[in-house]
Amino acid sequence: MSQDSPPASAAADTVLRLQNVESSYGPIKAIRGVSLQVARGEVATVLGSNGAGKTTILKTISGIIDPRKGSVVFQGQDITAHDPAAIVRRGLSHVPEGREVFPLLSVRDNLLMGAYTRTDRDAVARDMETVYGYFPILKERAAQDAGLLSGGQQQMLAISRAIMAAPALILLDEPSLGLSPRLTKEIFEIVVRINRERGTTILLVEQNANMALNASDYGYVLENGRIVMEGACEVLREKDDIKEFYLGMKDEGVRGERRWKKKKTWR
Ligand SMILES: Nc1ncnc2c1ncn2[C@@H]1O[C@H](COP(=O)(O)OP(=O)(O)OP(=O)(O)O)[C@@H](O)[C@H]1O
Repeated sequence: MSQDSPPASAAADTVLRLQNVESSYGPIKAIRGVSLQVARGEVATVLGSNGAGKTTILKTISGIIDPRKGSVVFQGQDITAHDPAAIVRRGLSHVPEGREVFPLLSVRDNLLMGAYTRTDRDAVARDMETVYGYFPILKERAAQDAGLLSGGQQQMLAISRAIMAAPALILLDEPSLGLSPRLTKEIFEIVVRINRERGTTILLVEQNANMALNASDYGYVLENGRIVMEGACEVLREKDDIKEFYLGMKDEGVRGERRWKKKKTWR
């Protein structure tokens, strides 16, 4: 390789790149100049409180919302404002907030719906067994209507349906929403297994910073529609502002004196 050759293509290892993306609901700017990237094979997370713009980022990536500015590049192709169905066919699965399953279809048929773009029937059957391995309760209840599942089981089904598409990237919107701490832990453990065992790249957005930072490799902090901090999750976990404002850890000092800064500085 000559001195002038590009580095072993950084672009080839980037599954998703958002550049300066701005999306609005009428006059309300929900995200403002968001730039982020997700490397192939990693779990990345966007942390942020209620209304920070996390869901809007995912909807903009999957084509549900057209951005006012900026670009979304997936596997080297510009998919900005493309049709959501076309984006799914390119290999991107979105598990929306609120675990939307088809309530009147059986659990098994919900899973098959996830695989509707695939023609490799043997691999689909193998993936079905794999998701039943991750979530045995779905196998037990395979013939039942999905609407009869509990909230946690519907979340399992929504994630499993995404896996059935054999995507290059899964977008996960607040998998912990409305779930008990035990179920949240179980679901995050499976998310990590899916990433490690299948090599699936995952971008998850979460208010539960503790779970998200433990499950992810790289994180972004979103406030009022802007990225205010980013870094490897092991580094973010040690930042004072993250500890205080997202992990709920306050160092009270020996005489109850607060040592953490009261104002967020994002350094
Ligand atoms: N359909 C909509 N119409 C108008 N404003 C909206 C709409 N959806 C979201 N917003 C606003 O856009 C901003 C970002 O919302 P978004 O749902 O992306 O945040 P979030 O970080 O995902 O929050 P949450 O954790 O509550 O889901 C908020 O101010 C919200 O009120």
